[in-house]
Parts: sequence; structure tokens; C-alpha cells
Amino acid sequence: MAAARDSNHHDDDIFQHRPAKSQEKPCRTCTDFKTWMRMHGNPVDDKAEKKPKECPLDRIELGQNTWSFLHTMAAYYPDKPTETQKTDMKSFIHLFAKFFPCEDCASDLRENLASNTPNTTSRHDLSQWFCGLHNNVNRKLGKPDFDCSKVDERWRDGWKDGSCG
Ligand SMILES: Cc1cc2nc3c(=O)[nH]c(=O)nc-3n(C[C@H](O)[C@H](O)[C@H](O)COP(=O)(O)OP(=O)(O)OC[C@H]3O[C@@H](n4cnc5c(N)ncnc54)[C@H](O)[C@@H]3O)c2cc1C
Repeated sequence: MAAARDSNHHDDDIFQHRPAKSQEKPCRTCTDFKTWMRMHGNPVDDKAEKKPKECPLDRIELGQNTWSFLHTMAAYYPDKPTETQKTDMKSFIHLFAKFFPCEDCASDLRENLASNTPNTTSRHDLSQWFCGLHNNVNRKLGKPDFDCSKVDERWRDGWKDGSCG
């Protein structure tokens, strides 16, 4: 499981634009804030739940923010995309998987994409595809599945109980 791997481990470094491993900075987006602080010999108050504002993202924040973007992008994708839009979205997803800055997450994602082709046929299909992708990661991390019939409530329309205003 990616989460359990050493945060500085690089299995298949296909990132030709990156410096040699010996020159690389440790990967902040591959770990969580408290672990990162401890790795650098800084004391961490275990009772303090929040890190200071406006700091670089850790793995969890990067994940949450990225999923927000991906699901929202799918929620506003056209119902009837042109052929160019369908192809562009597929290209975007494959390029995203090359540059997502949590390297072991990205490596697992590329592996997943090899057999799980993005469905860019319509807004509905793309939203469901991202929901399934996210559930694959949820399962890998031992988290419960999200009910994919509720993606529009979560990411576009707001909950039916009116709690989102
Ligand atoms: C492409 C990608 C790959 C990742 N791979 C890894 C990895 O290999 N290892 C690792 O440790 N972390 C990985 N992450 C980060 C991980 O998925 C979480 O973002 C992080 O653990 C924080 O989880 P969370 O419980 O706060 O909610 P998140 O999983 O970030 O979810 C945010 C919100 O999305 C909604 N949601 C949850 N599931 C779904 C779904 N299926 N469809 C629609 N909405 C949903 C919920 O409302 C939830 O509160 C990855 C992130 C991304 C974007």
C-alpha cells in the first residue's frame, strides 16, 4: 500500500525533469505534517491538531485539495463534450498522473490508469469514473467507499437536506 511506504522511496522514477536522487529535497507532499516536522528534528505538540496557516501542503492536504478540484472539474464537464474535449480530458488525466507531486500516489495512479481508462463520454460518466477512482484509493487506505450516487450532491448541487444553502 502506497501510504505505508517510506516517504522518500522512489520506485520508478520516470520523472526525467527531476534532479538526481542524491540532490532531491525530501518530499513534503509524501508525508504528513507531524512526521515531516519530526524528520527535521522539530518538536511537535501532539495535542495541537492544526499546523500554522499558509505552509506548504502535506500529503493529506494535497489529497483533499486535489480531490476537490478533480471532482469539481468533473461536475462541470459538458454533458455532451466534443470529441476534442473527450480526448483532451483523457490527456489531462494521464499528464496529471505524471506530475501529481506525491510520488508513490502518482505511481499507483499510473498503474491503475493502465487498466482503468478514463470515461470522458459525458459529465455523468466522468463524475462516476472519478468517484470510482477515488474509492479505489479509499479502499487502499482502509477508508469506507463513498456512495457514487451522491457525487452531484457532494460536488455540484449541495445536499438534498439543504445544509449547503
Ligand atoms: C489521485 C490521488 C491519489 C492518491 N493516492 C494516495 C495514496 O496512494 N496514498 C495515500 O496515503 N494518499 C493518497 N492520496 C490522498 C488521499 O486520497 C486523501 O486525499 C487523504 O488521505 C485525505 O483523506 P480524507 O479522508 O481527508 O478525504 P479525501 O479522500 O481527501 O476526500 C475528500 C472528500 O471527498 C469526498 N469523497 C470521498 N470519497 C469520494 C469518492 N469516491 N467520490 C467523490 N467524493 C468522495 C468526501 O466528502 C471527502 O470528505 C491520493 C490523492 C489523490 C488525489
